[in-house]
Amino acid sequence: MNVEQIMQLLNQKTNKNIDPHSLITGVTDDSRSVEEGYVFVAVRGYQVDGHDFIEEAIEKGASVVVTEEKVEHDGAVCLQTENCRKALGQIATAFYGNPSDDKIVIGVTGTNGKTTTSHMIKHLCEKNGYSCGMFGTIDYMVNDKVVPGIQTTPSAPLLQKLLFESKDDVVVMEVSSHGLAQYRLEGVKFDYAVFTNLYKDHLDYHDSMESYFEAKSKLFHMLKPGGKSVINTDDPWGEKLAQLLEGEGSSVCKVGHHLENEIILKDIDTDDFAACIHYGEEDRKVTSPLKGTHNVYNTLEAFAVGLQLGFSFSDMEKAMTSLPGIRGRFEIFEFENGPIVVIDYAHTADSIEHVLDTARQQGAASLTHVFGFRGDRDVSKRGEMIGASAIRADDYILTLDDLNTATFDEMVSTLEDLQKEYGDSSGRIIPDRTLAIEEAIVNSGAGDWVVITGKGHESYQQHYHYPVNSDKEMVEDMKRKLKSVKKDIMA
Ligand SMILES: CC(=O)N[C@H]1[C@@H](OP(=O)(O)OP(=O)(O)OC[C@H]2O[C@@H](n3ccc(=O)[nH]c3=O)[C@H](O)[C@@H]2O)O[C@H](CO)[C@@H](O)[C@@H]1O[C@H](C)C(=O)N[C@@H](C)C(=O)N[C@H](CCC(=O)O)C(=O)O
Ligand SMILES: Nc1ncnc2c1ncn2[C@@H]1O[C@H](COP(=O)(O)OP(=O)(O)OP(=O)(O)O)[C@@H](O)[C@H]1O
Repeated sequence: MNVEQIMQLLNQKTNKNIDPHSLITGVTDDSRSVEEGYVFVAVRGYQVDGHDFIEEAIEKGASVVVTEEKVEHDGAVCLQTENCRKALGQIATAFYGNPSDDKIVIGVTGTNGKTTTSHMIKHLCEKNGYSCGMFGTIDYMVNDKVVPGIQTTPSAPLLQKLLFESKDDVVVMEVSSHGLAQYRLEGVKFDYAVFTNLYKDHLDYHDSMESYFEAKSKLFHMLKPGGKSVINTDDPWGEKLAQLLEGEGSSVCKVGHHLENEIILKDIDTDDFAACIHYGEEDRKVTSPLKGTHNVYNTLEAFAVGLQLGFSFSDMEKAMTSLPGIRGRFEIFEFENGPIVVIDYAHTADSIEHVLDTARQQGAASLTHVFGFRGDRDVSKRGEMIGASAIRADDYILTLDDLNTATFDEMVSTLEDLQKEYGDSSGRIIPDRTLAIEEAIVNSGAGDWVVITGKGHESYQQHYHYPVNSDKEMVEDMKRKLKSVKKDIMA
């Protein structure tokens, strides 16, 4: 790519005496990663303004800077545009040669279920002979290798680079509302776009559910010609989205109870989490490889994508039986003569409801729930999360999650206030997460369940009483300890 092509892309001219054919070597919005010959795009952020780093970027060798305000500099070609985040996506897409054109690209969006559904789609693709990359919350997988990432949806330059490097037949990506709102997906064209559900979350970022919905719905307007949406119409926002898209003449595969749907969900058997569905001319049974009615929906949407790709029901049913568990998604640990412990990534009221209901459906005699809230993150959902827990669990322990910029004392006092306002007598506060988990497990016996939510697969951000790095390490440590105590008693 050369300077002239960038100017054409942004519809810009320059009077400067430059060589329009001089080659661009990279594109970034971060002055710290600029190298000789790069395009630096100045993004106005929530913390700082990228325009303040133009000088630094040029010193490091940027040959083009793209800005939202008029900038003159002898050291680089300065191009002005209306929206730098959008321009960043456009330039990155062109720099890497529109890589989404060369493969089957599947985007999965919604408040909950993106990671789970994406893993299921990847598994179905692989069992049907396709290689499949995946970008999401847990990690990015490209050509069967793990690439570390910090965001569910990578920045536009990284996303386009990963697509370019991927030799996979299919790439399935989780699409976050932040990613859509910030144009990280600008230039990506999707073959299939999947909608799971929309619940109260991220309202610290989006002003209202309507604007959260609008951000999510952008994905369904980024389809390739002939592309198709897969939508859960049992979710009211999903139903609204399907109506909107059909009104625009877009092709939609609807999944849910409505009788006109392509995949009609007739019933869910909560003993084995199997859906009785009607598809084509036939009734069929689709069993979720993961527990929970929410996972039945994830399974059905993954099947719906598989059907669009031409996979047969019987192949998919067989494939699902070998789905490996997904880290931190209803991950089960059984204690010998002790409780069943579940680690789950639930961090909204609805997902807490689903996870606790699933534990009950599995026959939990007594149910203890351990959870907390992230510092700085959406505070509007916290009361409902406590309410959901108080109704369903026999007892709940409020504890710390990531503090982010909140202090320990601030978060403890927040927990106290929340408990007073929304909690009941079955709840208490144990700030140290490892001590809270220990307390829940030692006070539970055979047949009881302990559900720990919020962190899922993630590592701890701060240190706790026990020197472990995650809920999983803590639970496994407890398993070892309780086993050795039992051995000592028996000796
Ligand atoms: C809240 C949010 O979305 N923040 C994103 C936003 O950050 P920001 O606006 O605060 O950026 P900033 O720090 O002010 O910097 C502004 C610009 O100056 C540049 N800069 C900054 C410093 C410097 O020395 N030089 C320089 O050039 C930065 O590279 C940036 O382009 O723009 C940045 C650059 O595009 C993103 O990296 C950053 O994502 C941060 C890491 C993040 O954590 N985002 C989360 C909330 C997020 O996106 N989460 C969703 C998943 C949500 C979910 O479903 O759970 C995700 O897709 O991961
Ligand atoms: N279809 C669903 N409906 C409601 N809750 C769900 C659904 N699928 C999963 N969950 C709950 O949400 C949690 C997160 O699931 P998953 O990671 O698949 O979603 P996600 O959309 O990727 O979440 P995030 O955006 O936070 O990474 C699960 O651990 C489970 O508690």
